[in-house]
Amino acid sequence: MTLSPIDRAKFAAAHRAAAMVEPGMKVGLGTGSTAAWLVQCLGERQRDEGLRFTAVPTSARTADLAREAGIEVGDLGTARWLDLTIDGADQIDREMNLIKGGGGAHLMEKIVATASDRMVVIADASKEVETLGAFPLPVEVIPFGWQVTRMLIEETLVGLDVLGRETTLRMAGDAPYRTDQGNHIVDLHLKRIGDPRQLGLVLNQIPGVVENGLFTDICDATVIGHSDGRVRVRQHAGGPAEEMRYDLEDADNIFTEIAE
Ligand SMILES: O=C(CO)[C@H](O)[C@H](O)COP(=O)(O)O
Repeated sequence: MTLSPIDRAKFAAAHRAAAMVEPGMKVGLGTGSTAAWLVQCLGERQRDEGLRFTAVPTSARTADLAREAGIEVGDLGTARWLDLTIDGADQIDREMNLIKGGGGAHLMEKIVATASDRMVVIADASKEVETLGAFPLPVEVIPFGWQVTRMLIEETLVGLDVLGRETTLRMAGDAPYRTDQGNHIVDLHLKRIGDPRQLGLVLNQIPGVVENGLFTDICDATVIGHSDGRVRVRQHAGGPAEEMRYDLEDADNIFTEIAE
């Protein structure tokens, strides 16, 4: 069985980041297709090397995947503080500001990442952008009066340095999408986000808004995978970037083992 090019890139990033987990660590597990690879790679390390760590998932989906991979699932309330969180992202700018929440889990993801010594983002190279904005920015809102909250969001955008004000309520079939916390998501279709820090703060002041998908000053390192097996690790603090290359035959073999 061979991986699609995009899955090769995601796999390579996830595999490199899984190697950052050390025995005894408390680790936040992100949500999404790249994070799903991470869970598989950690399950494999647990089976092959007997790696033991405390896993704190950022969604019910990731908790289910972790259990399926044989990883015991803990919770943040008990763990209190984590050594490391590894998660995907929808967009990453040069300063490692992120848009997250394409999978609707950004509230739990932000809580878990903020409660960690380090957040490492894993992604394929298409997620790296000059400036954030082309990807719809998710804003989690409580269901009560969500129409009013959405109106307030749109009015707030008028006074800000952003381009575009269209918003949509995220749907799951015919019904509004529900997050793990039972909330809805309003996606903001902004072509340009001026100052992500300012926008994030302002959005969270609006009554009814629970959390937005802008992650500023949270990500400490990125692990970017390419479909030819190349992986680049960059630290927010600077210093030389680490480059490596996966043998794609190896990646296919590991994938086949995981898939079986
Ligand atoms: O923020 C997220 C979920 O809320 C995901 O990390 C983000 O959507 C990236 O997902 P994928 O790895 O599937 O591209």
